[in-house]
Amino acid sequence: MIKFGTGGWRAIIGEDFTKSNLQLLAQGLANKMIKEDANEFVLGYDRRFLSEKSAKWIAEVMAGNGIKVYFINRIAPTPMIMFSVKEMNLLYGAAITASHNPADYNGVKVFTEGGRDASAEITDEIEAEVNKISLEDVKEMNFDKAIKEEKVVIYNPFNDYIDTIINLVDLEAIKNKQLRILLDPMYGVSKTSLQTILMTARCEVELIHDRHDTLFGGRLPSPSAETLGRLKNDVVEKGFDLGIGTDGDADRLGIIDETGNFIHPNEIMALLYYYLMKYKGWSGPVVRNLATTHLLDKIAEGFGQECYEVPVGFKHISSKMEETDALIGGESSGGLTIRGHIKGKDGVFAASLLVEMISVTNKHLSKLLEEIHEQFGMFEMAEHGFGFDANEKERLLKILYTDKKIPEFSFEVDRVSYMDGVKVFFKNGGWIIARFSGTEPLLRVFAEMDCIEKAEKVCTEMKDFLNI
Ligand SMILES: O=P(O)(O)OC[C@H]1O[C@H](O)[C@H](O)[C@@H](O)[C@@H]1O
Repeated sequence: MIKFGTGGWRAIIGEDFTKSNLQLLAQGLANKMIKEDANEFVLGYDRRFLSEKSAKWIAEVMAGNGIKVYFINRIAPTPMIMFSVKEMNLLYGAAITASHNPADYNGVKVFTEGGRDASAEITDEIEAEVNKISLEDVKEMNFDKAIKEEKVVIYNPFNDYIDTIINLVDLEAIKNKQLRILLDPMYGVSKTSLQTILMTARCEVELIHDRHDTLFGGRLPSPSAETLGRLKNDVVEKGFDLGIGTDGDADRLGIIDETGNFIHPNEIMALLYYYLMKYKGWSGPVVRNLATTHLLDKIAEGFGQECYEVPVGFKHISSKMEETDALIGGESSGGLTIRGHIKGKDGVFAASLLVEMISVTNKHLSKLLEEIHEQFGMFEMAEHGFGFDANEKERLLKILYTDKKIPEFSFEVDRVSYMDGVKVFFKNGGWIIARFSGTEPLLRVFAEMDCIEKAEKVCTEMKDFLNI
């Protein structure tokens, strides 16, 4: 059974992530592409267990269907693959990755025109094509034969991708600062790109967690205050100016400032939006998902701009950015992009822009954040994830969506939205959301208030009410 979630199709290796399912997915996608006269495809893979082999299995099916595959035959950041779709003017591309999921997962992210995440309509159509076929319908051509017949062409977008980012950031400003940066690719794929960009900008770069470990050192390859503990320690102990962590496929990032503080993706978004408008003189709206800080709304308002709210999933961010010509779009989970770059999230680019920001403003992140909070107020977010089994999910679905019940909160409720999960807006400007993750078997409960105690309080009220 192939079911796409918030960011691609992800499944446990050996359970649903199997050669047969990959072949079915590829054949379903090929059938859709053939109907649309799309006969070229770019394909890359991350560092997970079975990723390279899976990419070859998919390439074999595409080639068997007469679709020419540009095959990136080295580990690649997801944004680099999205960039290739855009640069080559292709209609489709894919990455073999399960992004930030645990090590026993792998998956496929499908990209469409302009290098963006496939929309829900497109992934629904792929699922529908897959449902019509069985393994007997799969056409394949052996990988080596496909290479000989030039149905599979080895492709290396590395230089173009790096050069594009280098041209987008103010390299000269960074060169003057000679920053010392510690990189934590979390055993994933950002090392070569980020290291090359930062070293071209004359930064001194050191690395941790860069060897190939398909178990990700026993941790989730998702940058957070908990998972970036070593980065935090080393930045302080060895006196780095900045620590940069990226997730398994390098589309998301987490930052440690010079004092060892974890800079939440919410703050990264706020910092960059503020920087681009105040220091670079750019202008435009901002797009965030509904579980991302409302500080962005305040900053937008302060600059006479709009902030748009969309459901979780970068595909929604990209569409809204396009529709509103937004300057920046992003999510509290750590992904963002800006106008003019690819339409998907890019941790490599976001990190480079952040380094530019520190260099141009000549201010440390903590100082810039202070500036923002003084002007726009305090926003603090509490984040929790709760596991459940199938029965438990039914029970929670009934309370939240069928009976539409919410707890008796300590703060007065303004309104409730069901755009994605259940989001309660409080009269004091705070909010809480409870939604089922589309990438992991978790109920995510996030709340934002003007202080963390209040945010935690409403999360506890939701937790107690749901009995989780
Ligand atoms: O909360 P979830 O549904 O698990 O999604 C969390 C994140 O997962 C992936 O990385 C998606 O690409 C993001 O768009 C999303 O924000």
